[in-house]
Amino acid sequence: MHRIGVLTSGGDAPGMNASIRAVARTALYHDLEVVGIRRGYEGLLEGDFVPLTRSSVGGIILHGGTILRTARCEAFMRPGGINAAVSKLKENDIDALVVIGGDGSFRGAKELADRGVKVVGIPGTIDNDMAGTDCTIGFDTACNTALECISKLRDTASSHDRMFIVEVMGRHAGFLALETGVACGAEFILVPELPVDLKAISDKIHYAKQRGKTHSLIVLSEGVMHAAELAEKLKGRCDYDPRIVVLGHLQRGGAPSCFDTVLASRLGSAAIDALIGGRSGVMVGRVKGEVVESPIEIAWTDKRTLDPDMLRLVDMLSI
Ligand SMILES: Nc1ncnc2c1ncn2[C@@H]1O[C@H](COP(=O)(O)OP(=O)(O)O)[C@@H](O)[C@H]1O
Ligand SMILES: O=P(O)(O)OC[C@H]1O[C@](O)(COP(=O)(O)O)[C@@H](O)[C@@H]1O
Ligand SMILES: [Mg+2]
Repeated sequence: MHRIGVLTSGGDAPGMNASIRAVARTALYHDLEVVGIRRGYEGLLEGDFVPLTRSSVGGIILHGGTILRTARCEAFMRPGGINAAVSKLKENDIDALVVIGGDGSFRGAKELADRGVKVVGIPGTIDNDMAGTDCTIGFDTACNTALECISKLRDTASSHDRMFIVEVMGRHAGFLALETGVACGAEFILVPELPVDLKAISDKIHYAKQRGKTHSLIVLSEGVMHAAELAEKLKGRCDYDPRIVVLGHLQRGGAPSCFDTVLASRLGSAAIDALIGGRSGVMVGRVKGEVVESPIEIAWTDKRTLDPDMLRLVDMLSI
């Protein structure tokens, strides 16, 4: 093995650049050549490659986004596309590939591994919806970004005696909503994993008002419904005229937190260690503080569940 490719795929996540840097620098340290593949699987199919050197990954460690850019690639979802990607790697003498991305990107990586390509996955998504790691790269930063925004909303909510419904990302998973909801002291956190009980929400808001609480905050995961829809459903059921805020792609940007930068650096380096050690079809992750390797498919075959203690905490602390 002398030439390694690295790409970022799916939604960008803060920390991806730190991860690219760690992959490149660790590989270069071991005298391996590194090729950056732009725009994920799309760029792989098009041969959109750029050599990565010690200096070309300099100064990026604390930058949000991804210098390699990213994409969602329809063509790669079909066997023809995957086979074409295998040929492209061979034609360009790329002996192994590091895929930085979420569960979808890992499914693609597994397809390549099944066709004999040496592949290692690094979990990078703000959704934290992957097993094999306690935290995906970008999750911590996205939570902090959401928290910063919600803290501003709290000021105006309390000044105006208002209810705010804040919609956060997370696709089909409620991890982002639960973490930020607990951190901002939301009255309610609505996640796709649990049914929505409109009566319980309106009753709780009603009793809170009776006890003198003058504002209310609901953190809603996008996988449940749109904030506007929830606001419509709650109108007439409670004594507020709810205001809605959709945080959207704001949560994906910005400089990575210290936690994400360290995580990305450790996992980037571990991915190269795995390849040098002859392992393929694996993902690297951080479990209970330790860097571990697992079969890549664990990311979606094992189901992550929301921590019931966190859910209880929301109920208990928001009385
Ligand atoms: N089942 C699959 N087989 C092959 N490639 C896939 C598969 N699922 C996703 N991909 C590839 O990975 C890309 C990113 O996946 P996506 O789910 O959008 O983001 P993420 O990797 O962040 O979860 C897709 O656009 C597609 O190119
Ligand atoms: O940027 P897009 O294509 O609108 O995608 C939005 C989705 O991407 C995410 O931000 C990240 O998801 P992935 O990591 O799976 O790509 C989701 O939370 C959100 O639902
Ligand atoms: Mg995903």
